[in-house]
Amino acid sequence: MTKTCSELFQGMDCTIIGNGNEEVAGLAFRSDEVAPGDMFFCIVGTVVDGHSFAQDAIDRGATSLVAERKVYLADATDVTEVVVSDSRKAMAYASANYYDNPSRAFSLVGITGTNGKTTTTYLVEHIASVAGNRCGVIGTVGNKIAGVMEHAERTTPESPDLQKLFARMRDAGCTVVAMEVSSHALDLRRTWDTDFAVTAFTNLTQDHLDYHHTFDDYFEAKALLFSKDYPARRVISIDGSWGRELLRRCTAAGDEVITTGFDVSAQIHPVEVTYEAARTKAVLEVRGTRIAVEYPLVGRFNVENVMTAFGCALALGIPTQIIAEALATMPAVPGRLERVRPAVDAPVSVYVDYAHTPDALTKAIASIKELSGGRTIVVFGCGGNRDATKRPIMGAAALAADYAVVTSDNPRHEEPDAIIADIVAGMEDAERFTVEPDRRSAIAAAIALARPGDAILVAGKGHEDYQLVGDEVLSFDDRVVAAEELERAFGGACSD
Ligand SMILES: CC(=O)N[C@H]1[C@@H](OP(=O)(O)OP(=O)(O)OC[C@H]2O[C@@H](n3ccc(=O)[nH]c3=O)[C@H](O)[C@@H]2O)O[C@H](CO)[C@@H](O)[C@@H]1O[C@H](C)C(=O)N[C@@H](C)C(=O)N[C@H](CCC(=O)O)C(=O)O
Ligand SMILES: Nc1ncnc2c1ncn2[C@@H]1O[C@H](COP(=O)(O)OP(=O)(O)OP(=O)(O)O)[C@@H](O)[C@H]1O
Ligand SMILES: N[C@H](CCC[C@H](N)C(=O)O)C(=O)O
Ligand SMILES: [Mg+2]
Repeated sequence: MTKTCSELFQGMDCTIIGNGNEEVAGLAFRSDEVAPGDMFFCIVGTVVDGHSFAQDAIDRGATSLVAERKVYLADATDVTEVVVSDSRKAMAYASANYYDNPSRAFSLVGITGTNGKTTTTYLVEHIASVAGNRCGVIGTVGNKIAGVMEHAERTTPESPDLQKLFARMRDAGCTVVAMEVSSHALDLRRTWDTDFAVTAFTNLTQDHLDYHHTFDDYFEAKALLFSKDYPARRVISIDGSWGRELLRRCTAAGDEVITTGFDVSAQIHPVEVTYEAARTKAVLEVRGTRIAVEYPLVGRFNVENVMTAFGCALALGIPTQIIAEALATMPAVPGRLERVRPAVDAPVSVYVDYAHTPDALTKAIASIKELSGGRTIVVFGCGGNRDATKRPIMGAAALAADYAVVTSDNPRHEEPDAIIADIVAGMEDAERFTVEPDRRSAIAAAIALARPGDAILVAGKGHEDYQLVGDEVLSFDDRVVAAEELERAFGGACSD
């Protein structure tokens, strides 16, 4: 059912210039995507001012404009102008309204934090499905509607795309949706006017300081998901000081909070953990009651993710016993400590992981060390046109492995050698690393260096099946390349 321009802004403080009674055919914020009858949102960006594309949008058939200042002589034309104080909030408000507030039709779980969001959304999806729900997932690896995966451009889509996706999930009968909420999304109001049933916080460590500039700003962006703008039940990991600050704020606001963490004061905490090669066994204390769980994910950080997901599931009203049963059949999360399966018997194991922050790299290396009896070799790089200050810190972190091969991640518009130089600036022990800018050659070099029993961690790109070089999107999947290089190296050793 289409709505008129005035209907979309009902209840919002704004000035409508023009008749406002025309039906809105669609919502657009990129002028080159405007179709006849659309409403175009003029957004002041970090690169350009979207108000300068108003004429272009009208030439393409936009019949209404939403802007922070009057940009078009509406009384001389049949174009309606809506003047608002914040175009991004207005875009989210109108988008939610356009699709009849779809986030109210299901229980939405929003997960934020530097690391662990994707993994936790997958855990929540699986637990909620086992509990009988039809689920949706929105995040980095893609968007899933009732088990069917679609490509995603962003971790958290812009509000018109997000509300449209919610509407499709509602129409598909989803009862639980787990979504990643990035700090960019919170800062840019992509989730404004979305109704969350549960909001969860994993952790806060260094990333995205190119965008947020300081840790405090980065935290305040994440903290928005726990503010009065997003009333919900809260799940907070209190292992870090940022989580404890969030807990203090939510408690002061009278929110219902479930705390998680290794910290024994957390409502959900482990009493005992056994890490095995392909699974983890743990006894968790859940609000005073002990419960044994076992799941096919590895690594200490996944204990944290499992506890966060456990908290979200409890907040959704799923019984403890069903949560424990569901964990036992948890499928692997693509590109997260994923073991490469070559078509030959290889005496070295290779794991692909999406660690692209200092904390994740430290933890991924520690997890591989726990799994492997031999040495650990890490292959990694850093993305171009993203937080450059994390590069030397990741370089230093990589030396927790026995050996490192520094290579390219997604160079984007930077020189690969310059990115590598930033990384290497943090690496003091020149004996324990080498540089190979070509990622395939770097993976091959690590395999050539490995001795039987060693483990190789290829970090940074996880599920990505491409490499971004300049404006090019090259086909590149660490899992495929590592399998090919293992087969090339050990092809003669094939036993079947
Ligand atoms: C840093 C960031 O998130 N930037 C987002 C922001 O861009 P911006 O403010 O720079 O916009 P701009 O390019 O100045 O343009 C201003 C306005 O003019 C419009 N425009 C621009 C040019 C034109 O020809 N016509 C036109 O209409 C644009 O659509 C925009 O509405 O607003 C744009 C849409 O309005 C987004 O597309 C853009 O995302 C960029 C592409 C991006 O790369 N974002 C990444 C960093 C991101 O969001 N990542 C997080 C994951 C982070 C995590 O891992 O935690 C994510 O959620 O995916
Ligand atoms: N709880 C955690 N704490 C620290 N590191 C983690 C945690 N969970 C996962 N990791 C590490 O971070 C990587 C990314 O995990 P995941 O994709 O779940 O996080 P994310 O928050 O969705 O990341 P992104 O911001 O890129 O979307 C993993 O491959 C692993 O190395
Ligand atoms: N969501 C993260 C992804 C980083 C992945 C890494 N491979 C890179 O390209 O830097 C970001 O936007 O910073
Ligand atoms: Mg993610």
